[in-house]
Amino acid sequence: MERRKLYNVALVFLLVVTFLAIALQFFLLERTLILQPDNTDRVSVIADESVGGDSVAKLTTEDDSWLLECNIIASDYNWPFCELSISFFDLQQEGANKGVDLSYFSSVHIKARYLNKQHESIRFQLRNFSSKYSRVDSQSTWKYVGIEYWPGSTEAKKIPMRSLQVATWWIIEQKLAVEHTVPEVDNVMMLELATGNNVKPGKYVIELEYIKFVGKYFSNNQVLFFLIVLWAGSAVCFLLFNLKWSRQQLGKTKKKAEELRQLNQLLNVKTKELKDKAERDPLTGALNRAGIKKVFTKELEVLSVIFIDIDHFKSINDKYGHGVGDEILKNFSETISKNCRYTDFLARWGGEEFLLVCPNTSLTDAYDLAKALCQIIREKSWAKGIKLTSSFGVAQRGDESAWEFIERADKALYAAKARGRDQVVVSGYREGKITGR
Ligand SMILES: Nc1nc2c(ncn2[C@@H]2O[C@H](COP(=O)(O)OP(=O)(O)OP(=O)(O)O)[C@@H](O)[C@H]2O)c(=O)[nH]1
Repeated sequence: MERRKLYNVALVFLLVVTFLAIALQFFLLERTLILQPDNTDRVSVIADESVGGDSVAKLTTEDDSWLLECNIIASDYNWPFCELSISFFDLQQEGANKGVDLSYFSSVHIKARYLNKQHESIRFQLRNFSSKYSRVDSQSTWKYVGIEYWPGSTEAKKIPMRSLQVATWWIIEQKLAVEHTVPEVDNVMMLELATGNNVKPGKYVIELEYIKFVGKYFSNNQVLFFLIVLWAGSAVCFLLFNLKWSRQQLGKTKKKAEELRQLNQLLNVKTKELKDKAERDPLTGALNRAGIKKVFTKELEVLSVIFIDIDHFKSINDKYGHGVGDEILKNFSETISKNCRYTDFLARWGGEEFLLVCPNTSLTDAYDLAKALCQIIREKSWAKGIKLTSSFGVAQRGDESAWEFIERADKALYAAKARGRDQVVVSGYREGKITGR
């Protein structure tokens, strides 16, 4: 799939998941825990007689409700009460300190009322166990988290879980460390519904239909955490994917750059070859006229040239054929090149005529070089044992054009031919006048 399309699909997917998660969190995914006679067994009743008082209580079940009948009797015990309690723990089982986690619930709905009284309060409390401050064998160490409320109408009372408080008397009694005084309901061992704190002596009947805890499957923080992880994880995936893609692109670019570099190199070679072809004589490899031209454009204070022409070359061609003639021309060019300086330039001027251009060379030095070359050519044994001689015309550039200068050297060469060949003739030049040698 195309990269941009993939990003768009991923973005749409993330947005859909986000909206779905938020919608589910706020409008669906509610969970409840209902405690009522037909689904709750471990219900018991106690009164203050268990702690030295005289009050008595009785529990019956009628028309799907619990009826707590209570006779509060004044005694030496200061806090008389009757209480219905539902246990969530089982002391016989392993892990007797395991209750229920009610921290997921945001509210509790209690449908309870006094049948024979109007303005009496009810205490609702959860007993949370924590190994930090509780002991299994002492229920008085189980944290009291609750609220006292007035049932009022016959409707169920909705109590937000966050309004439950830890009983102050219990904190004082337990000498609880400050860090443990916050309400906790993550391990509730017991739930209690009892008469109010200031209940007066008399008979009370409390009808309890149900206690319903309502909450979300996931807390808002959990959903937020999930969304953060989802987006952050996607961002990391996106970055990694992008990094991999960039590396691939870089690899491709490098490969292309290398191909271009090689192509460029090839083109340079070809260009050089073409330039060489344009500027060099194909038979001897010496420069041609076009090739030697640029040497004359350089600003040189001292410049000399030597015209060289093989003597009676026609007769070699006639006698041995053009193939041998060509071979001798090649060999002749090589011999001149080998015996001059590497800074000198050799050009084939035409036929069997060569021009040796010597930068920074005085007329005397050029003359000496021409003499030496003349001797080398004469003494060398050429193909088929042929003996060669050659004629030289030497000139040093004066205040004149390149053409005039070359022509002077050419004339000197013809003078050498005219004087009997196999010799060097220098073209003298003084203040615009040509002087022979
Ligand atoms: N084999 C061969 N011969 C060439 C080439 N270019 C020119 N020649 C021959 O060189 C000869 C030059 O002859 P001429 O100009 O009469 O000069 P020459 O015989 O050397 O006599 P002088 O220069 O007067 O000593 C001609 O026969 C040309 O055909 C070449 O590339 N290959």
